[in-house]
Amino acid sequence: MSQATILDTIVTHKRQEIASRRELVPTKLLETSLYFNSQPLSLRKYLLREGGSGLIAEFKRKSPSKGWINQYAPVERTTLGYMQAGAAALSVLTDTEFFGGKNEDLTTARRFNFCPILRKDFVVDEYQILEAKSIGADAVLLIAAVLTPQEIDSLGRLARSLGLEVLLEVHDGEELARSINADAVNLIGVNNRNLHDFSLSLDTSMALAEAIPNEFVKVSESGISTAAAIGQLREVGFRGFLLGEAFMRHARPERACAALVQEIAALPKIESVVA
Ligand SMILES: O=C(O)c1ccccc1NCC(=O)[C@H](O)[C@H](O)COP(=O)(O)O
Repeated sequence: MSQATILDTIVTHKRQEIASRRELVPTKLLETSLYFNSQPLSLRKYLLREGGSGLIAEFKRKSPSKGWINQYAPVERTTLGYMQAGAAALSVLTDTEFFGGKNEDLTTARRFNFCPILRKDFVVDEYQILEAKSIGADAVLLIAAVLTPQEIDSLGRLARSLGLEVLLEVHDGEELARSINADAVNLIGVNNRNLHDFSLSLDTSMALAEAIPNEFVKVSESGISTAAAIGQLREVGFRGFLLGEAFMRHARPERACAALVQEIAALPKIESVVA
């Protein structure tokens, strides 16, 4: 039997949270949101833009592996700064208990930005997909480690039916093989963080790159901090790079993002690899 990870703890808490949230804000109410009928932006397209950075810049106050990273960065200034710096897209953590985020962070980012926004949370229930749409997200994350293939299929199809794009996150080849589903997922992310000991290794992405079919946009997640690493990941086919801590550990995260975008611009040009 596989050992429990931090994800199991997060998901147990998440299920309780969803039950009380559903009572407070029923599905019918979510559907009355201004954002519910709006047309989302395509994360895929923004990541594949010619000459773009491919960066998904994350707003992340704290994490299970690092504790508080940046408790006081304002959402408006940081996310607007990320976008002005040249990030292709934003990721906003909406989990409160473990990451210090909230839904309002995403809605605030939505009001100030016109690039795609990934709602970063731990989705285990259809309610959260409807909620993501209602707060102004363009894409959602599904984590293979906590979902069955059937759950990925139904959650992903629901998200797609609402116009949201779906980033499926995997940690290894076994998760990838059992979860891959072109009807429910548009992008595949490889998380470089080992959830048993929180160690980080880009080798995880390097090892899985070839196994991900080219119809999916490939995203490398976690532990990335340099243009050199992004150059290597690009060479094996990654077109999206999700960075949180490397920016958020600075007092002005958006300035760290701007510096990295400049370095990425000096990397060799890339060809499209998406079918
Ligand atoms: O960041 C953590 O400690 C963490 C622990 C358990 C589950 C998820 C976790 N992080 C979520 C993420 O996927 C990252 O925030 C994202 O990939 C950015 O990572 P980084 O650039 O290393 O902050």
